[in-house]
Amino acid sequence: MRIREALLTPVAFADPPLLNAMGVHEPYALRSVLRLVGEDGVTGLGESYGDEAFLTQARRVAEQLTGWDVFDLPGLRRTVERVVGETVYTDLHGLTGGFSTGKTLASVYSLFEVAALDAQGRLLGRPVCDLLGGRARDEVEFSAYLFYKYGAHLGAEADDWGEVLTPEALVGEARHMLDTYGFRSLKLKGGVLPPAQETEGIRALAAAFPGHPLRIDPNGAWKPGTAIEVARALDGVLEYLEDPTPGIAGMARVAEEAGMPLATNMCVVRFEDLEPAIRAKAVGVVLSDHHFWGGLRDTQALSVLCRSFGIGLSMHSNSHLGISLAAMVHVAAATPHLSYACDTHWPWKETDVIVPGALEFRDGAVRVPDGPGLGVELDEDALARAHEDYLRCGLRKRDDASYMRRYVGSFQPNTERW
Ligand SMILES: O=C([O-])C(=O)C[C@H](O)[C@@H](O)C(=O)[O-]
Ligand SMILES: [Mg+2]
Repeated sequence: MRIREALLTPVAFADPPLLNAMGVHEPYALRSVLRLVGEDGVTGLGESYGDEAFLTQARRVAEQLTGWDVFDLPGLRRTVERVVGETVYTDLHGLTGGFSTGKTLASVYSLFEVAALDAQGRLLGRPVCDLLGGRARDEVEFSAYLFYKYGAHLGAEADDWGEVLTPEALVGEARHMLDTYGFRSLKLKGGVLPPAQETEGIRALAAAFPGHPLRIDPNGAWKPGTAIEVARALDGVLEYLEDPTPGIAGMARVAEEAGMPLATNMCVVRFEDLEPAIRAKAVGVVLSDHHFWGGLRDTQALSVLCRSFGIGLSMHSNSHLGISLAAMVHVAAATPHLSYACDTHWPWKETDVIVPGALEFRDGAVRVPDGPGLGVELDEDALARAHEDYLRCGLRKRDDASYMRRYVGSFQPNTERW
């Protein structure tokens, strides 16, 4: 299948004021939607970041793809390498660790690889998970992704979730999410309140939902000594402790004292990071994310490496739409060594660009769609509306810290604050 055109559409969708170590989510989350249109009319779908710096690179690659055969993934890699060159794409939030040429190449390649696999599957009449080696599982389990949050965006009315800044409100948020989606594992995005208050939040969740695996992720907001104190306080309560402190050296110090495994999507974000992290015994779980680990096949390669070194695998999530969820479900289904329920921001959005129905949560899990390719269809009208929202909202890059300063004038990111 040769490509007639590659259409890249930036989109925006409403996002609540969710708090993290870098600030607060802006009223809209940005994404990009890719359509690879073949000469025979078959289309492959991809989804990734919507920041202008990412779009610039992805647009330059898209322009080079006329005539490219979607079964030629090495050719795609060469094109991405040629076009992106030494460029380092950065984001302002830094929630997925450092930046490098390799991570930029992996991120841009991933968008096109997913769309190519979708197109391949549609041509062959097989789901993407079959192209990745077949199903190790029929459904993929996800965790409830809990956030502290403000009740309303600046100048807007309160949203349905309301303000969540106390243990009681956190339990209420979790109950709503569990009732709606049936999740078992609960993940709290920390790094927002002083660690003692977040520890109290976890204790409240443990009391309200006995038997549910719990995690907390302060995105490196704690100093190693504080992280060790929290790890001791929550020993026997957490299934894993995610990025309590920045960097491999700091994580290794904490890991030595912590009773639970340490997980990361910040200090191991490229294949090159594995060797020093393994040597230092810094991490017990890596959170994969096909969007920056180089696509679905490299995510499987990461899984094999983790298995070889006795490291668990979980999955990271940013705000995303249905094409990304479908890709996550297919790669998770086709990856035997996946040790934990995956993260997803899914419950925090109200609109999408895909036709509803293909991806449903039951008992916290999503069944792998049976249709060809990713098994999801684009809703062209919804895509046009989401693009209109992108043009109207005026946001061109995610900047949680600047938005936070409009709530709290003196705010600085909480990295290693406590
Ligand atoms: O470390 C993580 O799990 C994340 O970075 C997930 C998301 O980016 C989340 O923190 C967010 O969007 O605020
Ligand atoms: Mg994380």
